[in-house]
Amino acid sequence: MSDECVRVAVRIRPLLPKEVLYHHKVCVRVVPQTAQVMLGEDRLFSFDHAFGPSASQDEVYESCVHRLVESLVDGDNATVFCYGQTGSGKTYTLGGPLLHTVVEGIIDRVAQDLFLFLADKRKQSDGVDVTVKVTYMELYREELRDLLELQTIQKELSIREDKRGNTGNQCLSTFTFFFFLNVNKNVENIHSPT
Ligand SMILES: Nc1ncnc2c1ncn2[C@@H]1O[C@H](COP(=O)(O)OP(=O)(O)OP(=O)(O)O)[C@@H](O)[C@H]1O
Repeated sequence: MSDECVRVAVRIRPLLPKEVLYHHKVCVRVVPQTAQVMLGEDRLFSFDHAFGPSASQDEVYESCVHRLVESLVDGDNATVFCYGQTGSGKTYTLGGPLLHTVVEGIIDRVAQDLFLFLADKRKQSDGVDVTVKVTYMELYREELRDLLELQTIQKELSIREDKRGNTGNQCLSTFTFFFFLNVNKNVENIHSPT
């Protein structure tokens, strides 16, 4: 894992069919073999990664996120943050079959890899208990929504910092996955939404 705390990637999405229909023009391109993008004719911007319109979900995930999941299992914290104007491709990049695209995005791949890495850890060390908790929250126009609690989606939530400096919200619904490794038996998996 590199020592840099923050890495920035840019992804240029292809024109949408309706944009092609209305003769929209592409004004930004990745400079080949670099992590730079050229805006117009002469404005060059550098990033840690630059992906053009033909980049696959897999390429984006493997270059930017895979190693973070690996280090997460080793005890590091990691955040993946998508930023961009409306329609730029944040949901597509993050999402999976339920969110827009048939090709899995970052969230699905993180979930898959996380459990694969945890299974490896369990094989390596006896007597490990692991709990994975998942919350899903949207922050939109200063309003927070619990996306796992559809009945009360508008419920007022707030983000707080606890005494130890951990930031979160205690009221969010949580999916919890428990794993038990018994030294003498095979691994048992219990999946229990709470
Ligand atoms: N890399 C891509 N390849 C093909 N289509 C893409 C790509 N990125 C985005 N799209 C398409 O572009 C459209 C807009 O993308 P998306 O909804 O992900 O944008 P967004 O940034 O999440 O927008 P908003 O902020 O409004 O929710 C969608 O139809 C999506 O399928």
